[in-house]
Amino acid sequence: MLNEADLQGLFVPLITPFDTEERLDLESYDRYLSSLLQHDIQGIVLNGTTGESPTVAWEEVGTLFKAARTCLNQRRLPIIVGSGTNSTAESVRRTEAAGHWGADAVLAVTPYYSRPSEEGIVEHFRRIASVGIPVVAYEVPSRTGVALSPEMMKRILDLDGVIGLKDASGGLSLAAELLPHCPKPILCGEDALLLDMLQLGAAGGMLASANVNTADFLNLLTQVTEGNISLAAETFDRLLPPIRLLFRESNPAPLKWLLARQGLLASDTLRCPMGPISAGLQEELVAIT
Ligand SMILES: O=C(O)C1=N[C@H](C(=O)O)C[C@H](O)C1
Repeated sequence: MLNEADLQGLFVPLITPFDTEERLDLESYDRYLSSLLQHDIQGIVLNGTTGESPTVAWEEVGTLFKAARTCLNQRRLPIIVGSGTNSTAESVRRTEAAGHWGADAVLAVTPYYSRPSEEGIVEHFRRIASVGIPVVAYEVPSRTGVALSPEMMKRILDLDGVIGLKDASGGLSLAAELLPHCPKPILCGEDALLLDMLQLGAAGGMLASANVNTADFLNLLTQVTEGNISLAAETFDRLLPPIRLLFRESNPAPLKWLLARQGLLASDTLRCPMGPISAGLQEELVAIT
């Protein structure tokens, strides 16, 4: 299982390939994952936002987990499974199941929709963490509609079993507040802020856009670790235009389109209500790839 020290570097959230009838496409999954695994990444994330967690059934996540294990073969690469929902009991049940499958950690999103109190949110994370599988807390207010204060986030990070945070809070203030005092790793989950967050002391990133240009993301992390910030800035300048396009329309629609264009997926199909990207964005993506 993953510990705090392991939660650093580049973790790549996987997309979930579908055929044109919106059924899981495991052949594409294997081809796409095999290609990603040519890179020396530190882990993969199943059933994150990029994996279309709102429309993927939990049984299907089990199928994807098995397929990923088969594709990894003997390679020991951490697998983090998104097990967080807005129901505490369901999140606990999923975390237990992910533990049985052999997940190295789970990703638990701030509970959305119900608008729980601060105490309720901390209790939600406490119960998930008490399962005994390491928990990475995932703060993404643009999707959950709930923005946690640094004080709240500290309370969650103080819980036993919570090993770190994926910060997709949309700005730098949460990381800037937490990082100077936080003994647990914080990973950037806001792709366009990666370089800034690394310079503040983030331990790495969990980034949908690292599904493409993966080698450049890994170089960037090495350059920052080695203190070569001017080179890192040059690398990031090259990464930023594709990052911006990949988030111009809702992630993971542009990413899936690009992976299909690269021949890694048979189709760019998303599950309804998500749908294809615009013709205009397709043209822009072609122009920079
Ligand atoms: O799948 C994820 O996990 C990620 N989700 C974020 C989002 O789409 O909101 C972006 C991040 O790069 C990874």
